[in-house]
Amino acid sequence: MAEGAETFSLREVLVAFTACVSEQREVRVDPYLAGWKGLVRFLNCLGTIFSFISKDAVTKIEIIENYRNSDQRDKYLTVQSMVEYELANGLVDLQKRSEHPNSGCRTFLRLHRALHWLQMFLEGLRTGEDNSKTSVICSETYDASLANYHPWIIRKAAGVAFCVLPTRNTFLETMNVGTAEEAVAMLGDALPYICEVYKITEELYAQHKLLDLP
Ligand SMILES: CCCCCCCC/C=C\CCCCCCCC(=O)N[C@@H](COP(=O)(O)O)[C@H](O)/C=C/CCCCCCCCCCCCC
Repeated sequence: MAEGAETFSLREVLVAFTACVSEQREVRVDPYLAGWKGLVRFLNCLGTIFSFISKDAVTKIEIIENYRNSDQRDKYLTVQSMVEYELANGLVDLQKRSEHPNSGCRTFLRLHRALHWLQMFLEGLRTGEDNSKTSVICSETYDASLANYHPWIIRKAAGVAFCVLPTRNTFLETMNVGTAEEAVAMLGDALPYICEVYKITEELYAQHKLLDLP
């Protein structure tokens, strides 16, 4: 594990995702991005072999952060308000990437797909045997989710990177929440919130036919 692992806290990441859903069942953008930023910090601790993944995630986080820092920041408070605003103002490329290559809707969709992988990966970690291989959990869940949207070269590079992941228990112990068992318990508490964020976003995107944005 590279230097910096001590700055990662699984608790902080999970707390961010638990704060995402509002009382109106809307998905708040700021805690969603905070959750991803925490995950990227963790990814950076795993070594430079993961840099191409963290750079892409950071690029996408920054695109949405820029909307949150713009004059239109209020329109990007929740995923619901973002979708409504961008669609109503023709700010989303629906067929082909052209005038609005980095719309909030398109960019958020990429993170949303990655959240599906995360949800399955954390569940795999939570329910895995003590010394099962994180690399296997990671590649199986990646193949069942995100890989469907990635070209061959990215899938190959990701597969190579996964090989360096430590065993499940070592991985869990680097999350700075105590023993592997304590990390598992925390994952069990937090996963329903992550699933809820995923489900609400998936329904919203399906309702507006946005699940295949180019
Ligand atoms: C709670 C602690 C344990 C979990 C630790 C997980 C740490 C994961 C941190 C970040 C995950 C990165 C999310 C990557 C977002 C990828 C978005 C995407 O799909 N981008 C592609 C499409 O974008 P456009 O071209 O359409 O703009 C892009 O082509 C991708 C490029 C990079 C490769 C992405 C591979 C993703 C593999 C995800 C597994 C991460 C491995 C983590 C190991 C624990």
